[in-house]
Amino acid sequence: MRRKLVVGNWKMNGNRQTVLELLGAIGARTARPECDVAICPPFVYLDLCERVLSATAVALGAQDLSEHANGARTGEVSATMLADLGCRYVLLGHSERRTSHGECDETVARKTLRALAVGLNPIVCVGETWDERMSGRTYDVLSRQIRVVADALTESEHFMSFTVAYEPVWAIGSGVTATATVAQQAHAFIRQCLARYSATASQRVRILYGGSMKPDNAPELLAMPDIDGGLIGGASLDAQQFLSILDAAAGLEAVQ
Ligand SMILES: O=C[C@H](O)COP(=O)(O)O
Repeated sequence: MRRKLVVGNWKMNGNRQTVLELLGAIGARTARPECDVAICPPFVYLDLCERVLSATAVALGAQDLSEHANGARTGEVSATMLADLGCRYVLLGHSERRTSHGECDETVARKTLRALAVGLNPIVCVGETWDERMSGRTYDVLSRQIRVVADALTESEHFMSFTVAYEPVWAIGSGVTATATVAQQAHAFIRQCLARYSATASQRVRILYGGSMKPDNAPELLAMPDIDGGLIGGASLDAQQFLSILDAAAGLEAVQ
């Protein structure tokens, strides 16, 4: 049985005041043994978040890391620095980085190895664009994105030690969510791809859904057998919405 994981990706939003307000609301409700929770604030607020969250069950994650270990890389943040700050998770290969920063599958694979080397849990984001879906290439894209990362780990001591987030690009921030059936099909396919490496390990890997997950669609999505949690963007900036999604993941009634 895989434990559900709900991750809030704050993207490039917030300021010190809103960060503290959100943390206060989320951190106050953390006795949730039924599901794992993490938030990924902008880099500059990681330390502030760590100070507040260290006394709670909410884990800290970053939104990216450098593929390099250290050195003359102006503006970059290393895996070691994130671990030093108390991060447990890191998002890698988010479609916004693939699109706006030209990150390819090989870059994502190198970053995944960097994360694992310092004990971070990488959340590798995959997903097809609308054009790719419409031209029948969804499974080709997912299979390639998974294969490049999984291949890189084959010889590693960290074989299959990652989390996957399936985020159809057309559903991100659009208000259009994949139906639970469409999402489940993609998740089951991703698990099949992982099973080519190890059937046993593929059953352990958590696969999160991301893309306009909200309190009203979360229960149906999270009830699907291969959907092991959510990667939440917009709704994670609203404490009530985020907590309602946590309640859905924990199988509880939403608390208003
Ligand atoms: O990382 C989160 C995803 O990009 C989903 O964002 P969204 O919930 O705003 O659609």
